[in-house]
This record gives sequence, C-alpha cells and structure tokens, in this order.
Amino acid sequence: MGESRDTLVSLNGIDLGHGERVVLPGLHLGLRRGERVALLGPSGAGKSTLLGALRRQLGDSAAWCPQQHGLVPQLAVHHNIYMGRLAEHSALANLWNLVRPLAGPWREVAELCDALGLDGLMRRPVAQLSGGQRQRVAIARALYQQRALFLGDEPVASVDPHQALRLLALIDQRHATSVIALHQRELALSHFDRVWGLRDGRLVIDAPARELGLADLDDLYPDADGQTGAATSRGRP
Ligand SMILES: Nc1ncnc2c1ncn2[C@@H]1O[C@H](COP(=O)(O)OP(=O)(O)OP(=O)(O)O)[C@@H](O)[C@H]1O
Repeated sequence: MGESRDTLVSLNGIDLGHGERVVLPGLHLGLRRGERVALLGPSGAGKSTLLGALRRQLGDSAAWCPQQHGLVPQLAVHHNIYMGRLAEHSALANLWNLVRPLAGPWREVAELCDALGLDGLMRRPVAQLSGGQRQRVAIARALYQQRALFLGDEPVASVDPHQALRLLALIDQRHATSVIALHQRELALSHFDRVWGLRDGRLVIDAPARELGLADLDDLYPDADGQTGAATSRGRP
C-alpha cells in the first residue's frame, strides 16, 4: 500500500479482534486525510471492531459517534451534548453546568441543536425522545467534540433517507475525513469517496466509490438462503 504524508492510519497485516478471538486477521488498509469512507458489511462482519481499532490509533483527533449512542437517558439533551467536551472543563464547571447551564456552552449547543432540528428540545430528557431524535443528539455530541476526523458506527441508521443526507452533509461540513459504518448502499456510492467492504473476516472491497456499483455491494451480504455472494476482492491486490 502506498503510504504518504496524507496517510492518517496504516494497518499492515495486523489481527483485529476481542481478547483471544480474531475477527479480522491480517488486515491491510490505509486511511488518507480528506477521504470520506463508507464502511459496509453484514451484521457481525467486524465494522465496530475496525472502528474501535481506528479510534485507538487516532486518539483525540477523532470524534466518535457510537452505535448504541451512549447517551444518559435521565439527562437533558443539552447535558448529553455538553458531555462531548466534558474533559475540557474543570470538575467544578461541569458540576455547575449540570445545575445551571453555562452561557457559552449553552449557546454553542443551541447552534448545533438548530442545525440538527433539535431546537426546542434542549431541556428535554433524552428518555423522552424518539429513536431518530436520540440519534441526532448522539451526532450533535460528536460534532460538539470539534475534532478533525469523524468516526461513526451507523450514525444514520434510524433516520429517513432525506435526513440521512442532511446529517451526513453536516458531518462533512465539520470534518474533512470520516469513516462511517452504514447499511444504505446507495448512500455509500453517492455520498462517499471510498468504500471499505467487510465479509467473512476480510476486507473484500477497498475501492473508490465511483468505481463500484450496487451489485458489488450486494455481494457483501448473504443471500436469503444464507449463501454469500460471489464477490471477489475489489480494489485489493
Ligand atoms: N466485546 C466482544 N467480545 C468478543 N467478541 C466480540 C465482542 N464484540 C464483538 N464481538 C464479535 O466480533 C465479531 C464482529 O463484531 P462487530 O460488532 O465488529 O460487527 P459489526 O459488523 O459491527 O456488526 P453489526 O452490524 O451487527 O453492528 C462478531 O462475531 C461479534 O460477535
């Protein structure tokens, strides 16, 4: 794999997994600065495992939007978004903000809520939101982190296609580089620069989105009868 100054992460034949369990053996891939990558593959293929490895490598330069949202249901939308930058403030400021929201962060969170269609909900506990609203709070919290890169584990899974596009555009406006796991194949082809496709423990697609068609992506997913498609490696030597 050609490495350059623009390579942010380079995995060269490493095994990724959990404890003793290897999920993605001998993985080779590179993430380049300024590239938007769609990460596809059937359930259990290792998308979250790969995103976890990227997070470890990228550290504080990456904003993170987890699959289970990681929100605190009892707390208001404002507090959940504010948590994105908890580590930047003193314990006292965080405690104070819980009781009486600080003016600066309140304004910043309000701007994000406006952009994400959450205006009017800032004081509402997350427990009282719809699935799509919760998803947008999770994205807002990741945007509030103000990092150079965005890593998202199915951040647009519970919104309609129109909203998914709007949310991805907001993510793009604030991050030049992103890796986003998703299941919407059309979106992967229309919105992203590159596609990584995982199947059977291997990266079987690593190619520019413009060189792929829906049939290539279909091959990632098992047929209804449980057979996997006939995908050959695309974009891999
Ligand atoms: N903490 C863990 N300990 C052990 N095995 C795990 C752990 N997390 C995931 N796995 C296993 O690793 C494999 C890949 O899981 P992973 O969550 O990365 O897949 P995924 O592609 O993100 O799936 P989904 O689309 O369902 O979220 C699965 O077989 C899963 O059972």
